[in-house]
Amino acid sequence: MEKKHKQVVMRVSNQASREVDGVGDDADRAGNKHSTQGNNGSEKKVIVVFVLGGPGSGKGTQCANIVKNFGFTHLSAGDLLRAEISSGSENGWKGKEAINKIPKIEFASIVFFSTMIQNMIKEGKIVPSEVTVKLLQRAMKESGNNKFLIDGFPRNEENRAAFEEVTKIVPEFVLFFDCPEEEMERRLLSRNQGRVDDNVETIRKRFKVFIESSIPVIEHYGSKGKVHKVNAARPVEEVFETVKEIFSPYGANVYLNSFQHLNSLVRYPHGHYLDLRDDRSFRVELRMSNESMTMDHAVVFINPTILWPVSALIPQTQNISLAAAASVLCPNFTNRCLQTPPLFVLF
Ligand SMILES: Nc1ncnc2c1ncn2[C@@H]1O[C@H](COP(=O)(O)OP(=O)(O)O)[C@@H](O)[C@H]1O
Ligand SMILES: Nc1ccn([C@@H]2O[C@H](COP(=O)(O)OP(=O)(O)O)[C@@H](O)[C@H]2O)c(=O)n1
Repeated sequence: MEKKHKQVVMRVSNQASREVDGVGDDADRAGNKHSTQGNNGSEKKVIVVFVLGGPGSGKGTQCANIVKNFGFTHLSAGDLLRAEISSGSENGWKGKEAINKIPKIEFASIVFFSTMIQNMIKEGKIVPSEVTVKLLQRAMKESGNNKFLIDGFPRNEENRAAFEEVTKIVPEFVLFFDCPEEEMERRLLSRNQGRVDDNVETIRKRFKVFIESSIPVIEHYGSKGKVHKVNAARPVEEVFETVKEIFSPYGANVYLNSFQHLNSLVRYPHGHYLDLRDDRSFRVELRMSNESMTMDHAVVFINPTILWPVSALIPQTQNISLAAAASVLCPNFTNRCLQTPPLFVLF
């Protein structure tokens, strides 16, 4: 499977899945009728940000930074389509025994769809919305999160209308990475991810499709005052400085210098960072701000009476960031802590 970025591994608990399935009716700031429900009965608004820009403008790169800093789930339409191609071919080529287990019609449609998607990507064409919207909707449900960056979508008017029609979600805003073609072409030719479409011929076709089909979508949202245009022809860090300002109202992380501060935050929860489930449990993501740490994206259950294992794992000098999203399991650690039932849960 071709992957642009190391994906954040999501742990989807039954609880989390139920939350995203629980679509409510509260209209919100973005006009959405879509929300999720926490187990304390509070409605959680679903926030969708569409991330658009030409191929190679740096959408995926910046999304990875937004995820780390603001607790969004990154859904790349292109990555989901590529994953669908590989799962289709896995289903198709696991051998005769596996093939025989798949009903004929289903098997034919799996092979048909993955071949169709593959061919369209090779040609730089836009895959029918029916496929892409279904993949996005499924990934949103499975994530357990309520804040999404939808990268590379909607690519055309059909994508846009289908998404709004099926999900009833209106995006909070559109993040548009503006970059000259020469720069995008240079970046794509040195991306080196073995993608079938990162060759001069397909890149030019993708630029054409972007101008003809995607720019009108950006203009559509622009006319509603929903577009944040970012000059993407700058170094990654500089682009991210601008992006950070745009996202600051959406749950900037809290940086803590010691575990004591974490403790006080838990006692005095801030809406964005700590999600009060009942009087004994909280759900937050605990992440090291230092990317090189192996504890990055750990799911941690902490009992205040056994705080020492946590402080042993997290050097006091490290900054710790908290965001309202679930992530990877850290099994040894959780087993150890769960020997005593947790008073609250850092999740
Ligand atoms: N601001 C930047 N300056 C230089 N190179 C960048 C920048 N942003 C991303 N890149 C590189 O350009 C390539 C394309 O970036 P990527 O994030 O995959 O773009 P997109 O998702 O828009 O297609 C990658 O190899 C990435 O490392
Ligand atoms: N909404 C989308 C997004 C991607 N795609 C397909 O996936 C390809 C790669 O998209 P991508 O977003 O991963 O990559 P970039 O072209 O932005 O680098 C596109 O050229 C389309 O063929 C699509 O059909 N519909």
